[in-house]
Amino acid sequence: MLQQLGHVKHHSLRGAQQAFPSDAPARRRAPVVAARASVTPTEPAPQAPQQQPPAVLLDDSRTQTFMNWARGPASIRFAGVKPSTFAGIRGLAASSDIANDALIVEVPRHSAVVLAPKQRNSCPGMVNDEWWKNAPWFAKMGAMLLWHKRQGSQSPLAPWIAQLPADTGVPLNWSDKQLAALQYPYLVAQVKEQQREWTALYDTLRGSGMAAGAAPPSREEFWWAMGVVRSRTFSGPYIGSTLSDRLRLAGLVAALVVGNTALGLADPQKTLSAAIAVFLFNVLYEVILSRSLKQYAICPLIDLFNHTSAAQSEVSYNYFGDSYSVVASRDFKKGEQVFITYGAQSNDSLMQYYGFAEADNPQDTYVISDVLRWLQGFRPLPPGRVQALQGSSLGAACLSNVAVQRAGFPAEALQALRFLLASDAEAAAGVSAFAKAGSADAEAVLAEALACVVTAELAAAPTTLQEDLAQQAAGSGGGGGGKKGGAGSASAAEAAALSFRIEKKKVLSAVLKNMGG
Ligand SMILES: C[S@@+](CC[C@H](N)C(=O)[O-])C[C@H]1O[C@@H](n2cnc3c(N)ncnc32)[C@H](O)[C@@H]1O
Repeated sequence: MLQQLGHVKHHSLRGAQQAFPSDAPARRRAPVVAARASVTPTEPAPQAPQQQPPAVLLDDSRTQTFMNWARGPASIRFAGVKPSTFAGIRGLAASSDIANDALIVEVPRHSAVVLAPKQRNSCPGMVNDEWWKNAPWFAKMGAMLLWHKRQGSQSPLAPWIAQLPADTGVPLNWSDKQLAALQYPYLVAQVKEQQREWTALYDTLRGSGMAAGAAPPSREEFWWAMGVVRSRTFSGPYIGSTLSDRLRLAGLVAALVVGNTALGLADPQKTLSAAIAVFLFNVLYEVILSRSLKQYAICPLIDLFNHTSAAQSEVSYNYFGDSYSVVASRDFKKGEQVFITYGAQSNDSLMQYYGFAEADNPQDTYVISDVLRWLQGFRPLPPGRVQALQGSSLGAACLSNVAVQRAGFPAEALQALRFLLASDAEAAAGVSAFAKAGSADAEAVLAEALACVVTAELAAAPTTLQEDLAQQAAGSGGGGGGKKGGAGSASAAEAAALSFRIEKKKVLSAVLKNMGG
């Protein structure tokens, strides 16, 4: 068993989706449940631990070559885990009992694909500097992956590249029919936007981004590389220099002090003070810088850990070792799957960027695209009221793309709805008067309206939760997010869409239940 790293400087890295607020434009505010008469949040019922499928050890030649590379040239330290499949999904199984706090995997930075701020063109001869300067982080890392792929067996990462999934199974590559099976307009719109963005990224690369004489990749190759990047990258604060860089700087400063003093060129006391000041400034500057700058890393072997919200283990950067590591956050029994967390993510981002939905994900939300549409079905709104909301500080946009959690609706949406449902006399006080719960009667009307909105959203789906569960139990479309037919196959997409829409409907059903419905 490897030693725990002890008191090293750890910087947690998160699944890279989290780093980009633009990936989560839905309105997410502290949720408030409107119950029938009172407005009391209800805790979701605790979930029973899920039965895990048994581990099937992977010992094909590609995996063996990869593991030999990992423990040999890549200098990856690992103990107690082996690549395995669980109901067809590859992950890491405990190959012996693992104790809480044990270091499980440690990947030196030189064996990872890393993107640091202002990193210079890392695909020489493949893309030009202008493209590199302007491309987003995931396109740069995708290009780095393709660059390594083009080196073939010459790439130091070849055995890792060879065992990457051929298809990430994300909805980006699905047909319109497969997307429709998500039964969720919000994610379909996000995926369509992503398709437009990635098409434009490809066109730019092909049109003006390649280095002179380099052949462009196909669109499929480029999308594959960016898909791999988005489903395997962790991001975290960037520390400008490694410990060895810092020691080199200290050595240089010390040599200058000693040299200047020995040659009688400067007053020793003043030179020493200046040297200390320079050194401290450098350290402080980097500490401050590290708070605002991000690094991105894909770490071979660490990228085989699957995600669960229940896990505590994260990927950390260890400054002293200049490495990335994962430490066990609980005891594991031999044969158990070892999960980590990719950070707090809803099923929307898990599905869009990783191609799966987590059952009973506590971070899950349901984004109702158009609350106003359903509210009109509850009762006609007083004339001019929507316009009044539009002209208010809240605006009517707070009722578009409303992210509802199991615990209820966001406070802003509740405020807008109270205003819309109020009598003319009450509404004359303006929107700001509706931030807090009103009378018991007014809150009861609000709860009824919310139930109507949620029920209408559920009814708009082509199938009910019960029908979906029955379909899943019958095995058509697979079960529990499993990937029958391999990631990327039509049946895998169908199974993923089915498990996703089940989870979405579970969120809305929980909202209704928490409201006493
Ligand atoms: C970082 S990789 C993990 C290793 C991956 N399973 C593999 O075979 O290479 C992330 C991908 O693993 C899969 N994955 C991770 N956690 C999962 C989970 N809880 N359920 C199903 N698939 C999961 C998804 O396909 C995701 O895109």
